[in-house]
Amino acid sequence: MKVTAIIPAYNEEKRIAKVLDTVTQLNIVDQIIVVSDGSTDDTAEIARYYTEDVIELKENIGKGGAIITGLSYSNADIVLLLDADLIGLTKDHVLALLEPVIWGDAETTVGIFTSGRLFTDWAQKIAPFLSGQRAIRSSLIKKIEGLDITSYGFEIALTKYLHSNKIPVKKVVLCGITHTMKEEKLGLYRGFLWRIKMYWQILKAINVDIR
Ligand SMILES: O=c1ccn([C@@H]2O[C@H](COP(=O)(O)OP(=O)(O)O)[C@@H](O)[C@H]2O)c(=O)[nH]1
Ligand SMILES: O=C(O)[C@@H](COP(=O)(O)O)O[C@H]1O[C@H](CO)[C@@H](O)[C@H](O)[C@H]1O
Repeated sequence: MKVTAIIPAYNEEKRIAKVLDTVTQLNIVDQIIVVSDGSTDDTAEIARYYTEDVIELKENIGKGGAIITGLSYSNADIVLLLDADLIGLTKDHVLALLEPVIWGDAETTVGIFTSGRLFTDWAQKIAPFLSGQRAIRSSLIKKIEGLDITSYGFEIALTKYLHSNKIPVKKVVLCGITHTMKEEKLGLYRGFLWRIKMYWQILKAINVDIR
């Protein structure tokens, strides 16, 4: 079974290498596609040290669009979705996400942070369906229409589709992992504004007609 990892990345030059260091160590992952979503920093240059499949979007189109663009370059059976700003990602985390789908125990998995940092653990306990760490059968994600325009609403729209089609999502606990929060990346003020934008996109996705 072929596995493609898709990593959407917007200005992640300081963080993406850590994620790629781990993913490139796994033989089970056949292809790594990094989609630099209109980054204005060296995200794409750094990603190119690790993989030849780096797509550079000229403009920032949002997370959902970046993932769906990456998907169009993959002919894998299984897609692994990872954020570019993870801290503490290990090979075991990636295997835990992938194995249930590879073995046919689940069509899709979602990774839930625990014992990482209080705030991110707590956020994922309250809203596990927002997590960006996932594995999913390619045939399943490719048939869902409308995900490309969801931006940060990608996970909600995907969750909505899976729920309405009665496709169970297997939760996988990822121990000792966290991510860099927006306020840490952008500073308190800009980070907060970016967070509001994210929540707005999430809210919009709740009402989007996904089929
Ligand atoms: O317009 C955007 C916003 C985010 N991302 C990427 O999507 C992932 C999750 O975004 P972010 O880290 O901002 O979300 P958080 O994990 O803080 O909620 C990261 O790899 C981002 O670089 C993207 O490709 N385009
Ligand atoms: O957990 C959350 O509330 C958000 C925000 O994380 P931060 O507040 O920046 O740590 O993070 C998730 O939600 C986004 C929207 O669904 C996803 O795109 C991210 O992958 C996920 O980490």
